[in-house]
Amino acid sequence: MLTGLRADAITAGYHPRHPVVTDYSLTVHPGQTAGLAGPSGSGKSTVARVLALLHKPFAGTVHLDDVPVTRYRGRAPREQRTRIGILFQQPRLSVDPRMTLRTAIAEPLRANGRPVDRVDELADLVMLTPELLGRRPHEVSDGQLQRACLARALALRPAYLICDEMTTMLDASTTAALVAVIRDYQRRTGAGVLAISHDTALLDRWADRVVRLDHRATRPG
Ligand SMILES: Nc1ncnc2c1ncn2[C@@H]1O[C@H](COP(=O)(O)OP(=O)(O)OP(=O)(O)O)[C@@H](O)[C@H]1O
Repeated sequence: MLTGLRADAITAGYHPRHPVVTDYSLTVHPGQTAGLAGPSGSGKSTVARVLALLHKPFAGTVHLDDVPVTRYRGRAPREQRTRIGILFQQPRLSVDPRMTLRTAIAEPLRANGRPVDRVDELADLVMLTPELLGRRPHEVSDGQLQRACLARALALRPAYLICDEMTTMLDASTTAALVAVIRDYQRRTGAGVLAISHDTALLDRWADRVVRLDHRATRPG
């Protein structure tokens, strides 16, 4: 049962003596979109990476549907890792430039021993034409590549989706199209979404509630 993806009093960063976030809690509820705003450098991406099980916090616990997470990155159990999808700001950094979009979308299916015949359905969902699927990242626009990243993130039908500045590189119409795809997925599956953005107007439209990550508020003193 989906009960939420929850960071409980996490302290995290890149040096234990200078954590980026201290004692920070945030819950992504099933079926809802939590917005996370905050100035540059306040730790939004760090929180995203902790919740995506990509970065181990110094203290505090992440709970995935009430199960405490004890291992992160490649050590996290596959069953937990595959329940969370993540989209990053720069699609070009997250797709192997040698892969066609079709191969990139199929990657999580292959890696998890699932049939790859869903690629066309996934491409259709994000409005990528069959012709674009045969191209490599340098032959498509940022928006088209981000569509492929969204298809890839949804391939394993994650219960939670983390969108870290997903729309920063995109124009307004591509942003609206991708948000609509995510909303539709959420309606069909009851997934919980964490939407991180500098753009508070976008978050106000997209999210059910918006929390701010303020640098000062997360540091002692
Ligand atoms: N790999 C890293 N190693 C060391 N410090 C890092 C690393 N990644 C981020 N930081 C630092 O951690 C702090 C928080 O960064 P983070 O990317 O989480 O913030 P953010 O709110 O997402 O910022 P932005 O809105 O600019 O993306 C910053 O001071 C940043 O320089």
